[in-house]
Amino acid sequence: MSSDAQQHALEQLQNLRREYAAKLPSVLTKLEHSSEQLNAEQPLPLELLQPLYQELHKLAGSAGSFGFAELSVQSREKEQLVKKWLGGEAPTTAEVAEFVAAVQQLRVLIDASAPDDAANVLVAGHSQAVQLADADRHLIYLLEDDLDLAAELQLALTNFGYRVEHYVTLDAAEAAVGKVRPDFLLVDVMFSGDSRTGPESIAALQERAIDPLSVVFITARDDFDAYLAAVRAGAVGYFVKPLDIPQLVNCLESQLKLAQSSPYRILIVDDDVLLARHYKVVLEHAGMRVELISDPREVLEVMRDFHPELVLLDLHLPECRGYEVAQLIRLNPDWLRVAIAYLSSESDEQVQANAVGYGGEDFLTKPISDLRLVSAVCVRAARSRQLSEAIDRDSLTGLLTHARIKERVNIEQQRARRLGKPVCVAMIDLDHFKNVNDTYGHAIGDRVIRALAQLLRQRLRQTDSIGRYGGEEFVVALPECDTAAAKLILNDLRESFAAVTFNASGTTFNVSLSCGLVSSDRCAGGSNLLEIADQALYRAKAEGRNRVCEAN
Ligand SMILES: Nc1nc2c(ncn2[C@@H]2O[C@H](COP(=O)(O)OP(=O)(O)OP(=O)(O)O)[C@@H](O)[C@H]2O)c(=O)[nH]1
Repeated sequence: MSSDAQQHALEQLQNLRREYAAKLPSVLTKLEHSSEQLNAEQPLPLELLQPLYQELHKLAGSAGSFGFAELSVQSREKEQLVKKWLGGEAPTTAEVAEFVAAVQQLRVLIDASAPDDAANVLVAGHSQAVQLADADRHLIYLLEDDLDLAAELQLALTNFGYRVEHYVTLDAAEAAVGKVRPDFLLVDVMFSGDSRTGPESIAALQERAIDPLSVVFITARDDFDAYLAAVRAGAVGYFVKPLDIPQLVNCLESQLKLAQSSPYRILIVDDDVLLARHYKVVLEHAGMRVELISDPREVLEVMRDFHPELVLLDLHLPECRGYEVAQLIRLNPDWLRVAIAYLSSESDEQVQANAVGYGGEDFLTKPISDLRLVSAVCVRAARSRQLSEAIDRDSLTGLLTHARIKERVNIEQQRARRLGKPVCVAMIDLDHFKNVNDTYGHAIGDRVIRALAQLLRQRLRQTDSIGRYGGEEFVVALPECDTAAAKLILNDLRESFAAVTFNASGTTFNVSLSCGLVSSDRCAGGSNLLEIADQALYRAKAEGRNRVCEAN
């Protein structure tokens, strides 16, 4: 996050804290008033104790988050006392008087807190970088003094959709880094002699860089000391020659996926609006998207529109309980994968355990520090996303499963009709793939399938959908794309894939693909685009394979 954004978030938090501090005297006046009434009557009536308990409960939860730590602790103590009285334990007159006096002392604790006290510190470093939105091709600086190997690597990586700039010396590469930062620095590391491309030089380069570079080592060494040197130079990948290009691309892709993942979507349901806004600022500062609602009646609409990955639920809400909202969410099978955690001041373990039994998975107790909030939310949202991807994604390739890509094609077809812009659907199949399996084994066959998946991901747009339709069959949907453009893209893909060289059993081989293509604007409204694309694919196979055929 830039320092401007950091400053903006800090200012937002300070404003919220000031707003909260300004409200506190009236909150305490109300509390004092409620507690003074206790003197008048014995035994204590429930209608007096209940609101008093709620006010203290809320104060204990929110004060800590706004930097009034002692006020939070003291309110919690008083809350527990009132809870005992609510449970039937009768206090003596002296105890009640002591309680009333203690409540009046709470006001002193407001002034005792320094203005804008940084009890909660904004958390840096947890932000999920959302970057590269407009970069079509990721940039690699290749530092390689063997010109033949460099040319080979440059071609192979270009085929996978990367932009590769070649440098022969570290100085030249470093000068380029100073001008445009690459996504990766791929270095053929020399371990012997006083080489300028030894691991120490790379480590020194990392020291000089403002942010660590994503360095990938290429080397002939395959021993502990060499790996250790790579770790110390901050390498994110390590590849021993001869290079397995699909594996190298796999590593680059995983790194990019980490850096590019979209922000986690968090829904907060809490009627304490100021506190919820504080959480929102903190989580947004950490790179997440946050929606707030204070009225649980809005939950269904927000679930449908916002698709949260994690719901943070207060337990005590107007009209209903947090666990009822959790159960309500769980009634919809589409939301089973959404994680639900309670974020409440409730400290009674039994109440917490019961709430967790009803739909939610977890309990976070207010007050919660910003650091803990961000880490707790990150972990839970990441788990929810992982689970969701495991359900929707094919385990070998990470592409959409058969069911999901069919669904996507339908959605895109309807969208195309609505917008009046065509969607192209392509069915892609590897040629003579049985031969690959029979000759090199199933594991190598799997590697070929993964390589095609990587290439598709690299070359197609974020808005395109890609799925593994069957064993060696893939489907892609290209929205807002006409047949001519789709044909160009797919032919380019076909050529690139045919140029990828696989290593197995000491030999190298290449695999081609065939593709059937259909555009929604060439078919009647309700046509089955997948069936038509499949017929076109059949023709591509019949006409000799390694080609793209349009539907008739
Ligand atoms: N390695 C591997 N092979 C698979 C997978 N799924 C399907 N296959 C294999 O893919 C091959 C498909 O063979 P065929 O349908 O005969 O087609 P082909 O050999 O590609 O021939 P054409 O499509 O006519 O060019 C079979 O050998 C399957 O076992 C998989 O997940 N991994």
